Amino acid sequence: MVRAIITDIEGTTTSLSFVKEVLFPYSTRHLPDFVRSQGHRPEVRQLLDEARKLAGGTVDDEGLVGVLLKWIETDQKLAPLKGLQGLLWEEGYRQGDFQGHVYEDAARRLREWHLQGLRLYVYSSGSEHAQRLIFGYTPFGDLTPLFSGYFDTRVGGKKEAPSYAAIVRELGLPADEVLFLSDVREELDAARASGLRTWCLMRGEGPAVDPGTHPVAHSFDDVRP
Ligand SMILES: CSCCC(=O)C(=O)COP(=O)(O)O
Ligand SMILES: [Mg+2]
Repeated sequence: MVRAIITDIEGTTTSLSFVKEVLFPYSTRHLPDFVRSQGHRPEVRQLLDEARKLAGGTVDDEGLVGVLLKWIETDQKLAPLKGLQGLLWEEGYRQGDFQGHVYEDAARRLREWHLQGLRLYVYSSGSEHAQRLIFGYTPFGDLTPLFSGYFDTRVGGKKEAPSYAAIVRELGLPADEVLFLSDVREELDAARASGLRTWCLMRGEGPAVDPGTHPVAHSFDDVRP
């Protein structure tokens, strides 16, 4: 019996194009000014220092901006980049420049599952802050009250089985009572290797994925927890 559902975001609750054509370009446009004007904030400075370490340790802030822009362009799932993106997207959401894209079926089914007593979680490469924003500012209202918790790559990479074992330990549930939803085969394989149940979302956007032996859903309406 499934007691908790963990969902990925990009390609699962949310369109790839929103992330690639709205969020990433916004962070590319605003990052240089954000680093110059907000670099004094302790949380921003800490993320910049973490990014600098990953970049080899010797670049100044201007050089680091160039590295960060390259990481955005090549979609690097690196925690300090994701942390900085979350902080700068906050301004875009608050100013109404964009809303978080969530498929209608996802918003509706998440509400139903919550009402049925299932515990809901998010696991995404986007920072926990970015996850709260995307679900906090949707055309369907604030969906964050539906979730019991958020996990980002600080728990480990999404293609690594121990990350799912760590999440399940934190949930305090047997792994086979936890369902993971994603559009990425390697993430589903890693979750299954740790004993979780899985469904593969194939929303027809982007290149077709080979789901392997994972059950396939074209929308959340197909998912049977
Ligand atoms: C949390 S919203 C921003 C999405 C993002 O930055 C990202 O890398 C999406 O990764 P996911 O693990 O949700 O596919
Ligand atoms: Mg995804």
